[in-house]
Amino acid sequence: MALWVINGKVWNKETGKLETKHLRIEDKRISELADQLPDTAGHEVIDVQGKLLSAGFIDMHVHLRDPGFEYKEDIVTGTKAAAKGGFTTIACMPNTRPVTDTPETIRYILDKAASQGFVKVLPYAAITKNELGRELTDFAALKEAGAIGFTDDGVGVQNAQMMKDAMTLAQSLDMPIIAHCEDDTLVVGAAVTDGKFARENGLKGIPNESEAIHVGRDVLLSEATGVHYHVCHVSTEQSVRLIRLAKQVGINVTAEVCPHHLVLSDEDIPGMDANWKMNPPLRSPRDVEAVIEGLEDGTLDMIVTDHAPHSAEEKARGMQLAPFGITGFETAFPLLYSKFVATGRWSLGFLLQRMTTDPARVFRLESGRLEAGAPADLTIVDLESEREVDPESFVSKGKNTPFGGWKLQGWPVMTIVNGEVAWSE
Ligand SMILES: NC(=O)N[C@@H](CC(=O)O)C(=O)O
Ligand SMILES: [Zn+2]
Ligand SMILES: [Zn+2]
Repeated sequence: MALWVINGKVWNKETGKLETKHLRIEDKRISELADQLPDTAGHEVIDVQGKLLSAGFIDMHVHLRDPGFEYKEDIVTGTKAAAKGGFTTIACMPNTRPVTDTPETIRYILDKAASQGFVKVLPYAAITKNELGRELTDFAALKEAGAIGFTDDGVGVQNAQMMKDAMTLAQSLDMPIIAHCEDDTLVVGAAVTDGKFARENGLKGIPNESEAIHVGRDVLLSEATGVHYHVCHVSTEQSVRLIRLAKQVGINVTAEVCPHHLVLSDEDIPGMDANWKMNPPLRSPRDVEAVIEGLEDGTLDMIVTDHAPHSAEEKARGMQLAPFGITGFETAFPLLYSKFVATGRWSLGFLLQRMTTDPARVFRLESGRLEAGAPADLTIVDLESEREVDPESFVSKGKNTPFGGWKLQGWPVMTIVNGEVAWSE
């Protein structure tokens, strides 16, 4: 028996229009995309009634907090929140407890995700043991266990020789290095960007260079080693400029940007509220325009949420003391659809591409496309639906978002992973 998903509106790249398609799924894969309503007798049918039908969204930067910080999130709640946000594949960061720096922890994540998770989970492993920047992890063993790349996300790798050694080793294993770019000597004790909000509130600020200095260093190291180097959560004009230049001269660099850095600047921060605290911090309006343009011209390859849940108690410690990070899964698509597509700046196809085909291309994933033969990972979105963001309704344990109360349009209503409904409204 096959499953037919009928009456979906699918974006056609060539015509730039939505077209009605009917999709046949067999053995976890798409086996046919039909223009005419087929005879579905004897098959299971899901009628999506003219809603948007997209390849499942891919999020290459998320924090599931499992093992060790299950009070913030765990693999079950995190993957369910991802499914609710329309994501079918997510890549999780290693700043867990213990840090994901051994094959055992990689296997723990993969096993739990496979048995209890709602979406596909791809784990990253740490570059250095315990993310302390002192000693490289066992890259070969971690790759063997299923790690898809190496990163010390949460902190920057401070030592250039350590980063170069990591790149050389990763390159020899055909694995990417994913970098949280932050020079610690430039950010001591600051919670927000060095800008208007910091000045007005008498706070220390995190300068743009703290990020861009690492980007500049690392594209040179990538050129020297040939490794695929991927820049995390780009937030500054200077980083965009350096990545653009590096791509122009053929350096093997790719990059990502988060919804909040595309939509918010430090001038939007309403007060000393830690729901507006994340790393990198919200930058100036000029930086916001630069990352939007970087995404538009392909300097930045993809959108990721950097879903970073924390407990209400932790976030209540205030702007200076609360941990960095905001939840992202359950607002990402409607936020970007409302701010960029409904306003006419982007085509729907462009947004979908940066959330599906582009991450799949960069990380060589099988999914991310609606074609016969591709995995049956699908997202269905009601582009007309409009509602207010209610953090209390989040499936994620993390309710920490600056978007509470925002009226957004374009909510995912169903997510299908490997041909099975992972989440439905
Ligand atoms: N982005 C954040 O503000 N926080 C992340 C760490 C990170 O992505 O650097 C976290 O783990 O909470
Ligand atoms: Zn980071
Ligand atoms: Zn992160």
